[in-house]
Amino acid sequence: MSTPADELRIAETDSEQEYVSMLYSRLDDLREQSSKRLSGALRQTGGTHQMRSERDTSVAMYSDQLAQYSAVENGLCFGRLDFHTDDRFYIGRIGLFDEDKEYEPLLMDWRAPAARPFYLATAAAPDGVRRRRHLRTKQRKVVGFDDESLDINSVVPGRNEGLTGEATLLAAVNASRTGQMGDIVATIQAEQDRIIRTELNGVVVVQGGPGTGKTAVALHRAAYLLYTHRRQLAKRGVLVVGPNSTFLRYIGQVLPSLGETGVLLSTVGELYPGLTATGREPTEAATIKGRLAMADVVAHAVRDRQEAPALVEVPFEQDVLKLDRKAISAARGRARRTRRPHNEARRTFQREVITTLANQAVARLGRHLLDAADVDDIRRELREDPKVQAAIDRLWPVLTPQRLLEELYASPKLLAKAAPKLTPAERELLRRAPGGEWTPADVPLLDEAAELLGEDDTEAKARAERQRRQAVDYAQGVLDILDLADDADPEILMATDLVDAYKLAERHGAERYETAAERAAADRTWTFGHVIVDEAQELSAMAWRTLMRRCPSKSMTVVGDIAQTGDVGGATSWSEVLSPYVLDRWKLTELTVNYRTPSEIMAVAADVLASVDADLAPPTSVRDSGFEPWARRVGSVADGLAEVVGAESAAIGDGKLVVIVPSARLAELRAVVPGATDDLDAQVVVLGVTDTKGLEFDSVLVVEPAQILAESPRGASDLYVALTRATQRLGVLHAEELPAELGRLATA
Ligand SMILES: Nc1ncnc2c1ncn2[C@@H]1O[C@H](COP(=O)(O)OP(=O)(O)OP(=O)(O)O)[C@@H](O)[C@H]1O
Repeated sequence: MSTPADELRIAETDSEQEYVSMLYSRLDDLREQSSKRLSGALRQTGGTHQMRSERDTSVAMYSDQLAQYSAVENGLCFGRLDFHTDDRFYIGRIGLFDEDKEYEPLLMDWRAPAARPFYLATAAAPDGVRRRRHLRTKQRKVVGFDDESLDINSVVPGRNEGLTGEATLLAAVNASRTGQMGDIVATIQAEQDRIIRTELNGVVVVQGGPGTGKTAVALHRAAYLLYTHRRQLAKRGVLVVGPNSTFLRYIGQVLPSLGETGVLLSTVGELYPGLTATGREPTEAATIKGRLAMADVVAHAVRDRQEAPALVEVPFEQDVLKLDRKAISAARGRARRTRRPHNEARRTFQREVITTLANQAVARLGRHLLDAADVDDIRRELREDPKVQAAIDRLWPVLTPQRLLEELYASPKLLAKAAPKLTPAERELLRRAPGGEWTPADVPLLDEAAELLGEDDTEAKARAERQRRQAVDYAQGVLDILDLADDADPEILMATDLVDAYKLAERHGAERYETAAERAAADRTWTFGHVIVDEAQELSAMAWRTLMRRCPSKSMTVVGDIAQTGDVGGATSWSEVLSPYVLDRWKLTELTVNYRTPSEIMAVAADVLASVDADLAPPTSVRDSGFEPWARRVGSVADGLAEVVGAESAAIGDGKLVVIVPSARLAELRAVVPGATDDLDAQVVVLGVTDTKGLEFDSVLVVEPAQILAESPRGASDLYVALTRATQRLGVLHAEELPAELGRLATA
């Protein structure tokens, strides 16, 4: 039997449904308008260059609008604020307005200043708010709501006193994981909101323990900045840098679900257009390549290619012309003094050499017999002579970054000359035969070399034109699909079809290039309006140099946790990383609450953290799971693993399980887990510890922690990362002795 309270709730839900349905019909109207406008723009053909360029701008704009309207379909409206004044606002993913009523707001964009009380208002500081309501929706249906009264008398003191929308928050953090990170727009907490809305300029460091929402905050900050500084940032784009491609796939859906597509997600290894740096190399080699001193090595390597041998003989017609060291050094000095990059300064070098050779030729022929035109002819012939060109190529070759590094790595002689400060053993680690694969640690060195060598931009210009055409083709594809769907049910139109168009384009390898971020991906010299670096503690000094070059304005958000640094070349303090670029002009912000890992697991992880550094404080868990983490000793982990995985995956139902293993044993242990892969969509994933950075799973099984500890000088940080990936359950399987730091685990 339903109580009056139940009936009231049903009536309230119905009334919310009415409002939410109205919002969706407004969204549908907007979609239709944009699609008509896009169609109109695409039908315009020919015209002047300016008209074509205006058409392209309109096409890009309407395509973007359509993509945004589709992206916000799920969870369009998620909240409501009731004020003491009887005013009421609905809060959602984008702003919607009533055109018939002087653009009165129907839905407030979560990023608008007026929406802030939804995240910040508390009973102690209600900011005029009487009640905060969180709406739960499934597709277009309202399935429930949670209310919070911001009345000072209703506060119950306790662990979670400071949380906003506690019921909705706990439901979100307890939900099963899907293998893809979701947005947190409905439940952003006050300490997170303050960071998200920090001003655009300057470097903001977000330091926080595992699960404190650093990644979530970084991505929502990108969406906030694009909304608030749209004109400035849409032009230059925003770059989000992550540690590896698994992580980028994991976070890839968050910004589109917030209606933002103009952001480039990349690893540092992907920042060099036209090159795939997927090669592997020993950690020691990558660590050497990451040192700042490598900038000098690359500079040295470039100068070493500007040779000045004792004598070069150049056969020319019936004669042999001579370039001695003095003449070569003089030409080289002139070219270097231009301070232009190597390939550009070559013109000066060439001119000087030709002048020296022409003077010799003229002197031998008899200067008095030649007029100015004859001398010009001699210069031209010298310039065009293959033997002269070969001599200049030897003395000052045209170099690509790839050629420079490849030849450097291949030659012990060149390496010894360019890197005198490295030990012979370190230089040996850099050795590589030509044609070897590029590794992520090579990318900052290639970038450095590209700066010093200078580039030929013809290819870049041709690429820009190809991209412009692709943008138009993409939009045409979208339109075709919309036209096809004209007679389909309007309720289910557009959203899915647009997503299909995108996927279709991807499948055919045709990329969309209409946003600044996408253009930026193809241009090494592109500079971004804002750069967000996630898991920033892992970056090497050389990687920082590359990133700083991409962001001359130094408008950056740097997100990470010094306690989780696993890379030997990574950071041990933020000031050490940043001071070479911005001195002490950066702002530290901190996150302190762990939304991912329940308190039972965090207690175990805290013991490991204490072994990393006794002064580091673990974040406070927002909840308990009621589940005790355990450890089980077996004769051989390879023999015992399949059974434990079977039991654990049965226990978590639809959830996700990760088996985290010592990196050296990845192939061996992955082979013994039936159906295991590294695909995050799978139910059971087996990963080496470094690949789990930034990810999370319902259940975590850590295998052989003693080996994880021993595998790297930062083994304790790696183990800390592994333990804190869990949202619900943790188990440890070991054959070797259990490390003392894990003594708290119950034996199973
Ligand atoms: N305000 C919030 N509301 C709901 N969920 C949240 C909130 N903040 C964080 N979370 C969730 O907590 C989990 C951890 O967040 P996130 O991955 O951003 O943490 P992190 O600090 O980057 O962790 P790590 O350093 O371990 O990579 C995610 O599932 C995220 O969605």
